[in-house]
Amino acid sequence: MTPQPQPTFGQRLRAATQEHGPLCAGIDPHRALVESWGLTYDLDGLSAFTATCVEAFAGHVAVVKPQSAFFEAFGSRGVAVLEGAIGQLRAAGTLVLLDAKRGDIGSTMAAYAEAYLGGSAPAPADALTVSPYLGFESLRPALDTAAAHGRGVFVLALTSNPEGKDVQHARLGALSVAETMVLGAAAENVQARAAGELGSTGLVVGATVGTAVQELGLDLAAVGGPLLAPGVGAQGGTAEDLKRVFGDALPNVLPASSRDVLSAGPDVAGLRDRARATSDRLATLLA
Ligand SMILES: O=c1ccn([C@@H]2O[C@H](COP(=O)(O)O)[C@@H](O)[C@H]2O)c(=O)[nH]1
Repeated sequence: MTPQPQPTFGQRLRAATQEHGPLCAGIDPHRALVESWGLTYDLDGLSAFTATCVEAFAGHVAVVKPQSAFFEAFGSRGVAVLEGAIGQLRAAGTLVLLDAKRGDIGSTMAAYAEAYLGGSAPAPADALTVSPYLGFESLRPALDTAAAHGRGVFVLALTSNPEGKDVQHARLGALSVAETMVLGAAAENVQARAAGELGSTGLVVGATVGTAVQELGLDLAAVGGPLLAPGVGAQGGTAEDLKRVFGDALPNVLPASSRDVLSAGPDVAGLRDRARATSDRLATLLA
């Protein structure tokens, strides 16, 4: 029997959002959130918080995005909690996008690529956020390793924080830094686009960036990959903002929300209901 090619991340993401709606639910165990759930801000509290999120989201949302920083804050035992959650979510068929924003010179980037996206990664996620500020091509090991293993990367392009524009709006000759990322991601997705599929190289464009996409003349629809839109909820971004920011690229948008959804815990059913309601509301408005 001829072996079937493994599905790409873009294909798996498209299928997941068609089944569960567009929401990417974040797991960000902020101290204030953990304590508001009646837990102690220590390893036990981190474990309980994460277990509740996994129970609420696994099999119920398209994508879960754990924020690595909150687990790294507890050292190797915190990272073990993160690895356990990644394994449980993926075993339930839920896509995991690890938000670790890795980026370094090529040879070190190769080590990051192996650590998070490679065949022998200890707890490989389905996709990883990466930082391109050492140059788009410095990401090559991550782009190639992800592609080889049916995984994805999300490249920071226009981040949701107000300071991001100092770097991202700057021009390199005729191009803004953000446009360099748009063109770089689009080039990675050429084959998928030709096949009429979603590519596996995505961008991060915050829901809070206002009119930046239009001012910089970015053609986000041409990226042909998923567009992670953090900033929905706690940072003030709304579904209406998504419409304004993304225009005709809306079908590829993956809106991300962490604190706004997590504030519905610690009850598993309450948390799941908030995630579902958020996803349903976004699906209606993005349609
Ligand atoms: O531009 C960016 C890139 C990543 N993030 C991350 O998303 C979540 C947002 O959490 P909320 O609680 O929904 O504000 C967090 O992990 C950020 O590191 C972002 O906000 N903006």
